[in-house]
Amino acid sequence: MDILKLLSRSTKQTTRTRKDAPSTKLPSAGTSANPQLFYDAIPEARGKKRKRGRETEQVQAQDEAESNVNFFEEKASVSKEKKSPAPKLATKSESKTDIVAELLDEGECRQLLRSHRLKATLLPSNKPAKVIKKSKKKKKAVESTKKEEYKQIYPQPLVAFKDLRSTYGISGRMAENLVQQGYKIPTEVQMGSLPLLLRPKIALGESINEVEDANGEIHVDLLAVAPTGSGKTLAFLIPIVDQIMQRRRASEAKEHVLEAIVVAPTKELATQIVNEAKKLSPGTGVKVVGMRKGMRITKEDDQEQDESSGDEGEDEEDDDGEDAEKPRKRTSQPAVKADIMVSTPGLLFSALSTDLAQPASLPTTRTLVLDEADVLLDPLFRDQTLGVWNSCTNPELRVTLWSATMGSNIESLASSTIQSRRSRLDLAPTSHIIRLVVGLKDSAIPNITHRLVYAATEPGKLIALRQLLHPTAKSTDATQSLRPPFLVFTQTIPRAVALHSELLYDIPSEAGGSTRIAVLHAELSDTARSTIMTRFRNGEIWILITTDILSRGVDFRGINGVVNYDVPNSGAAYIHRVGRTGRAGREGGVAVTFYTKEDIPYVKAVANIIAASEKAAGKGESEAGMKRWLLDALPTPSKQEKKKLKLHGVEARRGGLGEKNKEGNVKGKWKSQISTKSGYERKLEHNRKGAIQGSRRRMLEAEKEEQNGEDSEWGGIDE
Ligand SMILES: Nc1ncnc2c1ncn2[C@@H]1O[C@H](COP(=O)(O)OP(=O)(O)OP(=O)(O)O)[C@@H](O)[C@H]1O
Repeated sequence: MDILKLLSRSTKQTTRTRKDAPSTKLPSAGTSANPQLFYDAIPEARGKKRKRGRETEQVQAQDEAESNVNFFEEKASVSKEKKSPAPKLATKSESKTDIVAELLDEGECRQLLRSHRLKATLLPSNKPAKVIKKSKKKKKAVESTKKEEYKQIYPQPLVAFKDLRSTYGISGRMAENLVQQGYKIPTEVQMGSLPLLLRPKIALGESINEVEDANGEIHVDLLAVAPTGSGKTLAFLIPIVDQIMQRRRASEAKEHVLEAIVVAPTKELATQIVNEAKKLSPGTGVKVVGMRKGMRITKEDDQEQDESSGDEGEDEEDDDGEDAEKPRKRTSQPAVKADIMVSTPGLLFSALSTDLAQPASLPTTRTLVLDEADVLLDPLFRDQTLGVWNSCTNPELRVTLWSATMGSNIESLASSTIQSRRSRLDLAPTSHIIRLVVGLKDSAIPNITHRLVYAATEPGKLIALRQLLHPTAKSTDATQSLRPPFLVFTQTIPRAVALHSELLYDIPSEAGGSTRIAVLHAELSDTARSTIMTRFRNGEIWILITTDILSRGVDFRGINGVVNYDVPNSGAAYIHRVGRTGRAGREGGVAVTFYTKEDIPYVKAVANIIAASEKAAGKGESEAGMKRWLLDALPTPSKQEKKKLKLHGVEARRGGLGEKNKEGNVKGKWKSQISTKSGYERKLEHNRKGAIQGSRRRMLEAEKEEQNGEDSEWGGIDE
């Protein structure tokens, strides 16, 4: 079997959980009526009438949410058009005990959780996670111990946002803000996590043997794995704002105390989280700040600053000889007053460690959120993230970890860090670690179309991308073309830059020309990055070429597609990149992945993810877009190859333009260069240039010789 022939038959598939959705609908057309990805029918219980009231509520909310808006439209304007009456808000005097909890029985909880493909598991919290040994004999015994320690539980799910107020007691003000933002139906991850984080005691009921703290509360640390674009940000922000308001109410204190820290891997994501938190907190008195270079955050510094009050902006003088030797940069400005701080791990950790022998502690921080936790705990960011985590010394610290992908190694690391921190601080084991998984763990969203396209060579990819931009055949099928706005991912910064210059003039000037296309990468200044982000969000930029810097967390609501110009470095990278489209249940997003001959050894991970996503969406063998023959034909990379790929990307594209040989020359440069010209054309051009240069050189040499000859004649005249 000729593998190249087989591979050149590109695959095309459409996966959708909702059959009623029209295929031509695009994400840029507006919000989805229902942000949920999974809602399997609940079977009628035999001999028992089902309570339908709660489901009807969801359907009503869905009807209200139906609207047609344009790409990148703000959610607030949706709510303006079809604003439903605000929920009856409680007065300030209402206490937690006035709230009448409306709870489901265990059977109903099970059914609802299953129908939304939500699985909650109680992890072993007091013993270190067991490592499964490779020895065959021991394996069975260890595995059975493991099973005993992991317990599936059925906590109360959140059926409608209004229950946040009526059952889980969030403030009236925050409930109003949620209505203002147009949130009506909770997504699966919000259904599963909000009750657990807001009122664990109510949510868990009889599910676990409660270990209460002195205040009669129980604590939950959460590991949430939910699809991209499924609303994880809101799921971790609501409990934070609620917690801060509760504390304020209880202590009647008005000052801002750094109560919550959210860590995210990129500046773009951190800024986005700050904006989301700001939308949630008007009128609540909660202050959210995005960490910037040079900001001071610790109390110790604050005190130093208070002592020198009035000297703001001036360097402090220190009498202590020892201390005087240390640079005291952080004291040049006051510690920032905030309730919630959002930061990248590096920025926060260096703010905690600057000029100190060991990182400063954060005793007031009660919630630590790791967004995109798997990448934050990856070796790249691990030390900084754990450094921040270990600085949080409050005994009541609750840690929540969120991502669309989370390997078992990350889960073990998170559990052991929670446990070791507890034993280090000598804390009583009052906390439960719960893992919440939505849908199939580590899979791509089912509501988008995946295309895996064999482009054979580098120039082939450029031609294929241009075909997506300017389809020749008239077609309304979204899989034949790609309507802007869309994102294009490359493996390296030089490749992103090169692709940008290649495509710069592909958009006609009548449509905005080169202003419609931009490149964003880590080597640009912060200002340039944020300007590009704003212009893309506003719809001024249509095609944004980037690296994996934008692959995680960033929410462009109405983008129609993602192009993996270069194959992603891992299955997880594919899931996150393609998850930039199809956000909040939007239909019609397209994910196109080009691969060349060099990529064949690595493309199986992507093919498997597409197949799994399709299966989860309920596609049978006959409807399958990812064909069996392709899966069988693709080679399976070894563990070592996978590791190498994850760390360095495809070898041929390393360093941007090709692999360097021992002499430092770029080997196979042309093979991986981004250009429409074929290798043959480039060779001809090279030969032509060489011939021209050669003839110039020869002419110069001839002239020189002639001159020398003339000189020699002249030599005679000199006498
Ligand atoms: N209940 C909801 N109803 C409608 N839209 C929602 C709801 N919850 C969140 N959204 C919207 O869904 C979009 C995606 O949310 P968010 O960015 O939090 O996703 P995420 O799960 O963090 O994705 P990723 O894994 O890519 O980081 C946002 O535009 C958000 O406003």
